[in-house]
Amino acid sequence: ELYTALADLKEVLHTESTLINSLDQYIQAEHKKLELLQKYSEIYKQQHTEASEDIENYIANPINAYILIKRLTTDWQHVESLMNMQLGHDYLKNISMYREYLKFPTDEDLNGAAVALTRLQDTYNLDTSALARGELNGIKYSSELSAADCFELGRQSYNNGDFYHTQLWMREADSRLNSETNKTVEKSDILEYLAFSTYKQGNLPLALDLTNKLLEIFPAHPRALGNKGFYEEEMEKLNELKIKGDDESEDIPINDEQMAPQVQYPERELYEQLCRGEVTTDIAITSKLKCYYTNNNNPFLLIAPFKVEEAYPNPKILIFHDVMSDSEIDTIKRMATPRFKRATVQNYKTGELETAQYRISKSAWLKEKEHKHIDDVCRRVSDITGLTVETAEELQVVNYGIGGHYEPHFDFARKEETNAFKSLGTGNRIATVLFYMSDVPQGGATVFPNINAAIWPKKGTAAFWYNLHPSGEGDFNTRHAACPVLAGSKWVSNKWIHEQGQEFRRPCGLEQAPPELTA
Ligand SMILES: O=C(O)CCC(=O)C(=O)O
Ligand SMILES: [Fe+2]
Repeated sequence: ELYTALADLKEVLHTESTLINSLDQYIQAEHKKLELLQKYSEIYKQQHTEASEDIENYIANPINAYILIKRLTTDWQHVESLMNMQLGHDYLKNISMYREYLKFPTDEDLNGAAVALTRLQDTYNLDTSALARGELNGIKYSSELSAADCFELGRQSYNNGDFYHTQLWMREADSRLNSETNKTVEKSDILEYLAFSTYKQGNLPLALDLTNKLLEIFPAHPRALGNKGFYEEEMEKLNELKIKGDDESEDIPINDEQMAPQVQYPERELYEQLCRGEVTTDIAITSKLKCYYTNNNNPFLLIAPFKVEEAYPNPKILIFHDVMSDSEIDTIKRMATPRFKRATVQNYKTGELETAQYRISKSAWLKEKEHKHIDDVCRRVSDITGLTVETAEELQVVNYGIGGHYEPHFDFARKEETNAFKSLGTGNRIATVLFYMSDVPQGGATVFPNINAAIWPKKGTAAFWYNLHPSGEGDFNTRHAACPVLAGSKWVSNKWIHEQGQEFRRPCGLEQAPPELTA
């Protein structure tokens, strides 16, 4: 699962350079072999021409007779064995050896990367052609996609049963193919996928039209012939219904090919708008927010107080600036990278940890005692929040890869999730401190869809909020999500603070408002 974190993709580049070397060496070896064969061929031609000039005399000479026979026996065997030499084998053997210790992406990675691209396309309303030109939101980042690259994206979508994106990418493949001089894919292959996905999306006449185009190229294409018959029958049925004057036939959905996939739930729409920055916190709310310095009544912090920015009033979300240094960040990244595992989520019923499409990132846990920098950071969490970190979870380090994201969720356990955090025995996650360990050039905001709030990552800052009301009840307005990363690599770390031990730091009760972090 290399696609889930950018840290792992670096190793894939190393694998690629090894492969390029092997390929070059193999090509050189093949060249040498062909040069040798070329030499043999020239010698043969020269001697043959000589013989042909005076055949009678040539073969009458016993030496010539001997040479001719030798040429076509031992010498020729040499030629044949050269022709038969499978140089590729040795190089392939080397490559399969590399597979044991170099990182190779799998088909699953390819599918994951394709799904991630289509997710970005949806979340950020990206135009398919612009994406194919290597542009993200108007900024050109990467090389262009060939018709074959687009075709592969369509094929991956097709295999996932996602016919909407199959159509988009097959169309793009077709339009790219038209301007390619060295064609990278067959038009008929594109048409086949395009026709079937168009049918699946409910546009029968267009599906038939595309199948007819395919038959113009390959009149005997067996699947196309079968499908044509099927589509025509279906069309006839539709027409009969229409003739009968059946009103319902008018409602048969013929989807516009550009129609977006069904919005699964309204929260999703809002989540995506927040990610795109189209929806922002109401000005009536933001105008009352302040920035200030605080030492949290901690005498040790008098000299270097924290810079605090209020991001939202209720639930109170605070942003602390410059609370993690570059060298601390380097240490944390370095220690986490070799331990990265695909991030898991807790199964709501069983309490078991499992991977899910809605959370795509790699994460690792670091203990305070492992390095002074980690200890310092955890102590700072206590200074920032005024809460004890004795009962907190270890520091969770997260790296998001291409399109990496975490859909809307709560950090705290709901009442029905009786198994969550049981083994820790320190109660629920009372508060979250989320450190941003990188800037993110595009995308990757942390958004709160219930309250229209968004926090944009800034290296060295940390966001802090209480997940629980003072009563211990979960605050449902803390529901939040990590938007897909559109460009760059996003690094964060979470420190989840638990209830136990906070009794005198944040007294519980039914009415009390959260203690203010005093200015
Ligand atoms: O990465 C982010 O912006 C948020 C991460 C998050 O919510 C989590 O890990 O629980
Ligand atoms: Fe979270």
